[in-house]
Amino acid sequence: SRCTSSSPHLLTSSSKQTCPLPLAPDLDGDFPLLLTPLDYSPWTSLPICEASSSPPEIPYFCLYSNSHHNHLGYSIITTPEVAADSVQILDTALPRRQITDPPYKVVDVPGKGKGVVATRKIKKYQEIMVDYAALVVDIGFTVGVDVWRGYKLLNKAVDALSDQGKADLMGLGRTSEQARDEVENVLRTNAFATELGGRGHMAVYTAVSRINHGCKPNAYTRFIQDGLQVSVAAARDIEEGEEVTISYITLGKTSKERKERLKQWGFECACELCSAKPTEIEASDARRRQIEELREYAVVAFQANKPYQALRLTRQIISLLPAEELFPFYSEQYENMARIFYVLGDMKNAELYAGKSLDVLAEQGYIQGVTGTRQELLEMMWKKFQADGDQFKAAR
Ligand SMILES: C[S@@+](CC[C@H](N)C(=O)[O-])C[C@H]1O[C@@H](n2cnc3c(N)ncnc32)[C@H](O)[C@@H]1O
Repeated sequence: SRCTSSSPHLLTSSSKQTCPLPLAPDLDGDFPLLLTPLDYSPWTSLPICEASSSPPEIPYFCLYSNSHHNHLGYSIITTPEVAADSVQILDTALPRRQITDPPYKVVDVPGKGKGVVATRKIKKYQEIMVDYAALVVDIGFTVGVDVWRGYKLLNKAVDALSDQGKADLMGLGRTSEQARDEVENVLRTNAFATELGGRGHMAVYTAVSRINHGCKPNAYTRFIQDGLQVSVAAARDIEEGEEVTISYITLGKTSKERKERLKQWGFECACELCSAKPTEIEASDARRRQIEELREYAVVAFQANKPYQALRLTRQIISLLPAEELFPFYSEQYENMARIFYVLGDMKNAELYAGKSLDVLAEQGYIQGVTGTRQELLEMMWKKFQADGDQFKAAR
């Protein structure tokens, strides 16, 4: 278990400073032994369970709530073990991070409902927003539990938040045409997929949920603590008055693929790229197709022991990235360059590109908290290249 001793905070009552145990129901789905709030602390209401028909190893999904966490409250519908684990994850969130004087406001954006707009210039890689999941729901719950009983529990999950949390959550965009319940609509319109305790979950973050999708987004999300905390940072300089956007789907897709994928989110994309002139859309699609093809060819060339060809293709990929603003691809491609030079025995260039890859990751905030000097991180990379090479040779 990830549970270790920690200091008390809102989710850990002072009388229970040890590892939170899973509060599991009896065979009837009840909690007869939990009589007083202290018995079910750190949750602030008695857990409620609903029988589930699938998967077979999970007879019940239960609602656990704490109405104080992060002021807005936190409700999770999941298994007893995942709920207990999530308390431990939230424990490590202290001290709660907050951005004082946020550089944005929420306004109406034509064709997209509300959106987030910069109120002053935001520098590349600057953190814009930190947010916490207010409502988390196991994906299995949506298929295993009777639909109407499921809706009832979802509504109880929202009622168990703080008044502000409930107002913020139910005030979010609700644009799904498939939803038959208002909380389901909030989930369908706003939830991000995350993994908790090895199980797929949907998580709604009330502030991040106001950020619209961009096909060349100027910001990106970093999910922390198994997705219970999320931080948004600028992918490039953002000017005052500019809309802040993130990508809801994998970056680099063509207009047709974007349309398909965003259909699952239930909307027609009105981002700058999707609304551009047909000639611009076609030029962007052609570049994106070329990048995708080159990425595949480079892997094939490398695996076929043609490092010089792989090098040429990777250089071509890197030259195409700026036009499409595909910033997450840089660290990957620099690492590939390092790998190729490593295989060629050119350690000077291998070090140069491995360093570039690490620099980009560090600037983007992905290796915060990773311990080790730069030299140790480089050594780790050489070991990884060596192990990958050995594995590949063994497979051949
Ligand atoms: C997570 S919410 C974003 C905030 C939302 N606009 C609001 O008013 O709260 C997702 C919804 O916003 C709208 N949306 C987001 N990005 C969009 C885009 N690029 N084009 C059109 N609508 C968009 C869609 O209605 C989508 O279902």
